[in-house]
Amino acid sequence: MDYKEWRHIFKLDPAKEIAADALEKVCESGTDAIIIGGSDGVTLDNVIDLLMRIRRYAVPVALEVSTIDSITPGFDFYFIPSVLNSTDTKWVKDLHHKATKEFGEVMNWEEIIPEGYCILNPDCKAAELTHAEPVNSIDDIIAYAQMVEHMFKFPVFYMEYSGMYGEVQTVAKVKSGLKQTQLFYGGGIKTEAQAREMAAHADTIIVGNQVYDNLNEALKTVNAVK
Ligand SMILES: CC(C)=CCC/C(C)=C/CC/C(C)=C/CC/C(C)=C/CC/C(C)=C/CC/C(C)=C/CC/C(C)=C/COP(=O)(O)OP(=O)(O)O
Ligand SMILES: O=P(O)(O)OC[C@@H](O)CO
Ligand SMILES: [Mg+2]
Repeated sequence: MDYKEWRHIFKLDPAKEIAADALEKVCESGTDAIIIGGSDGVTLDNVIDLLMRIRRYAVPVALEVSTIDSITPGFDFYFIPSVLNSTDTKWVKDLHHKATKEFGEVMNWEEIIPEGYCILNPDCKAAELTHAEPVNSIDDIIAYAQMVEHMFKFPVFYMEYSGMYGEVQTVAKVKSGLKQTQLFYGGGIKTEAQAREMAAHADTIIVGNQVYDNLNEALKTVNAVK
């Protein structure tokens, strides 16, 4: 149940439809966990609806918080992105301050996992939403990862290539500089071979869109960490 042991995660978008039989296959795929998250169209209703459907299965489920209004009890963990290459402090710490003020009394800090996010696909929706500035060199990414580990001391550094398959050598270099902080890799994984390639370096891989684009191929990505 400890997220530190998770090697493979499916990220489900509450704004997208998923049929009951497809959801069953995802939940019983052998993945370590499911994250509910997305960058637009996330509402309290669609988050609760998906959470309730997933809770019929034994798989752990976490919320990756993207709006304050969609925070609800009932998850095993809450992943809280802080977008380090955002040029707007709203996405780095302001919403976090507002949410902590609002939920402070009921927050169980053991369940709240800060993620140092580095958005590496400049064309993805999350980059547009958070006004992320392009990160042009490996040294810049490594510097963010080192800040997360040694200055912010967040437990997770997330290389977010959402929608685009990233640079495996870059992931390897970032990983080689991390000791405590867990490296999440997400973006563009469509095949078992790609999942295996990234899982050889990242501590945890996240598969999102392929669940909706080609479920059978998505399910095979679980084999990469077995
Ligand atoms: C009992 C109870 C209710 C307890 C709750 C305790 C709790 C969780 C309190 C909240 C604590 C807190 C500090 C919350 C932070 C609030 C917040 C809104 C922070 C901002 C987070 C943030 C930076 C969001 C930006 C968007 C982002 C980076 C989303 C990540 C997901 C992502 C990239 C998905 C991929 O996008 P997708 O939509 O799939 O894109 P495509 O369609 O192109 O595929
Ligand atoms: O949807 P994909 O491209 O698989 O990316 C997964 C995840 O990192 C998105 O937040
Ligand atoms: Mg998506």
